[in-house]
Amino acid sequence: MTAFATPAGFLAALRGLPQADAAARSAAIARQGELTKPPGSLGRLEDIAVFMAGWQGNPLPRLDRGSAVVFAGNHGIVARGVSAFPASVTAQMVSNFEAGGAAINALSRAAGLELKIVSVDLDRPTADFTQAPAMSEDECLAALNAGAAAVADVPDLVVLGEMGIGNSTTAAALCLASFGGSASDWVGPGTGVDGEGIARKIAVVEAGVALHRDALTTPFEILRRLGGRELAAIAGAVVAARLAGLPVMLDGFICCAAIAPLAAACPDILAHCLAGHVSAEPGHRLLLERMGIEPLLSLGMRLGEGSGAATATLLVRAALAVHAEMATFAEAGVSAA
Ligand SMILES: Cc1cc2ncn([C@H]3O[C@H](COP(=O)(O)O)[C@@H](O)[C@H]3O)c2cc1C
Ligand SMILES: O=C(O)c1cccnc1
Repeated sequence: MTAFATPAGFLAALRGLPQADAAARSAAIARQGELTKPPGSLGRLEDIAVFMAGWQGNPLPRLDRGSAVVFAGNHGIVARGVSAFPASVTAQMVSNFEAGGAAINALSRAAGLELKIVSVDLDRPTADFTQAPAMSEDECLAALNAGAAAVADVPDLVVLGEMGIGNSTTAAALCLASFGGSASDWVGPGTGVDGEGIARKIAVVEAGVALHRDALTTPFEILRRLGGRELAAIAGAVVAARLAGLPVMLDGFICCAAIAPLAAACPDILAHCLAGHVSAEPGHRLLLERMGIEPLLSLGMRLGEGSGAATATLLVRAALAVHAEMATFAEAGVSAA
């Protein structure tokens, strides 16, 4: 499937985003008001049920088939010593995902999600963005379309994750290019680099953004020049999910950074997205603030893979359970206020 044939086609999709079903939302809000509880007493669980109703176009939304989709890609900047782990770990972790042994395997089982792993040209790392654009136009389009294809047959909810050694540096570059500030606002330990590693990461992010500065004029160019294949795939998945009216659960710093270029240019792209958690990677809280979205969980997680998003899916199950299963005041013969 080719959802996005050209960079202009991808950008045009951002200008014609569909909205949630207003009637289904209103019906869900009305039902929440009739359930046997003080109005608003289930807090954000109520909001999640209404959100799901709007995007599913169903006043009684379901989570029968949701998928966690983990995109993997490799990064040229790893040669600059920006990660505590070697690039070979990306492919090794993909094997671990396929064998069922990673955190995301256990968490997607626990959350009742199917798990899809999508390797995006793992054997072709992106170019070092301090020297050249990370991807050509065709490579970036191919990654966007790999993301779109991966969510094409997901019916109820898509949970996004990533695996790519070095991508916390890539993510920081995307954030700096999208929301400004200084590189040190967005760089953190990732897999656990020390102070010298942090300094190297800051230098790489600054050099990349400086090299491409004059060309970072559209979300496509930011993703292409500074991004990674798995991160462009996440961006493509988020836009394709929106065009299909499919709600999305975002993961940590890196997953959110993948859509920072889109969100900076078009904040409405976040309307069908929930932020599963705020990660311990320091840039994530700032990024969520800049994107104007409130995380569901704050558990000190800093793994990636979609692990925080899968964990937060358990809250969606809780929200949909009370929404569907509670009695109304009339049904239970309880006096309303
Ligand atoms: C064994 C292992 C499993 C992981 N699962 C996710 N990540 C996370 O760490 C990487 C980002 O950190 P950095 O930029 O420091 O390389 C990404 O692959 C991310 O998903 C992992 C990292 C490792 C080592
Ligand atoms: O928040 C994240 O996405 C994250 C943080 C550290 C390492 N990997 C992922």
